[in-house]
Amino acid sequence: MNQFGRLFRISIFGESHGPAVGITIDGCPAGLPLSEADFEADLERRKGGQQKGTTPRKEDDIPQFISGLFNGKTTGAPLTILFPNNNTRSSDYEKLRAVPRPGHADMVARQKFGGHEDYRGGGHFSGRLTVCLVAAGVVAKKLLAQCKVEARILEIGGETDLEKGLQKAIDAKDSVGGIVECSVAGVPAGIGEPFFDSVESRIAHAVFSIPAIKGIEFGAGFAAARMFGTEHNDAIINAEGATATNHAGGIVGGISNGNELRFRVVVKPTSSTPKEQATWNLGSGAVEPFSVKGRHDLCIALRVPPVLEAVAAVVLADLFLEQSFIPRIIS
Ligand SMILES: Cc1cc2nc3c(=O)[nH]c(=O)nc-3n(C[C@H](O)[C@H](O)[C@H](O)COP(=O)(O)O)c2cc1C
Ligand SMILES: C=C(O[C@@H]1CC(C(=O)O)=C[C@@H](OP(=O)(O)O)[C@H]1O)C(=O)O
Repeated sequence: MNQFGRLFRISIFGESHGPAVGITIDGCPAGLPLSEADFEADLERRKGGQQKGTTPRKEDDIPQFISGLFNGKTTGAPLTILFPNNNTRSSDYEKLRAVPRPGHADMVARQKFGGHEDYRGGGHFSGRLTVCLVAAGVVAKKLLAQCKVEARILEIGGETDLEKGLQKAIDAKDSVGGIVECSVAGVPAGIGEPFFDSVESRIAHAVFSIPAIKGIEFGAGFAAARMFGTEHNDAIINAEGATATNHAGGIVGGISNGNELRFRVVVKPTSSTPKEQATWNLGSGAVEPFSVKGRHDLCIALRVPPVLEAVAAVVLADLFLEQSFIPRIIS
């Protein structure tokens, strides 16, 4: 459903053009100091409308703390944070109602929810809800004080020169995808479980909740298929298990090995591209050309780094709590 996690359990709600989007974090330890200022940097990094290639829709994204915070500290009760939607332009979506956008969730939402779904701005499927993931990530990062979680864009439109990649989209009046890498330093050895709760499984589960993510690889990833075993193996060089290389991306047998966690994700090109495309028109009952008019990200990857960091932090906070690496009350 719309929940994720065991002990640090998040549940997201809201729609892109509804009154607000929000998140409830259940299981956050009591006594964690938290203020609006803690959220500013990451929320700012995720915001649209600040750099070329991102949606011109600007929202304040000021967190409203509804529950679970008292005298500047978490109480141990569910922490609910709201982000009002103040800059919707739903008229764009009235015209689109008859023409489900290929690559967006319009058609599957209709099939699953029988037309009752809020279709405005992609409704509950919208990337708008990633503001909530970022908020949860801020809380999780505070719990992971020993870790450094960092994500950066490696490629846009197949180019390591990011501006060149974005320009490709602008010139083609189309959208482009990208590759974003996340690393987490400071994760001790021993986190995760051998099979279903491997660190890879838990991270991948959370990562695929980010709209537009289509792939993930850990460490050497797909390149491992083209390496010899002796090339790929990370030679163990001391009694603590330190290794000379990190092709495993910090995870062996589903368990963290003390190295930096490292993974990369594929962000697809935005489905709502300005270029003309064709789709099934539900009104006329025929395939017809159409183009999306609206305020869309030309390249979603530009906005993904803080979201990727957030989901990584949420997963690790959950795993750290399972291992009792984080106390239930912070004094
Ligand atoms: C931060 C962020 C911003 C996004 N902005 C847009 C957008 O402006 N237009 C669009 O069509 N899709 C956008 N998306 C992607 C859609 O929400 C996503 O493609 C859609 O929900 C279908 O899900 P899927 O791509 O995971 O299959 C965005 C995603 C993220 C994470
Ligand atoms: C609002 C945000 O991103 C939105 C994500 C999105 C989508 O289809 O995912 C489509 C656009 O929404 P709208 O058409 O309503 O302007 C983006 O602006 C945000 O990230 O805060």
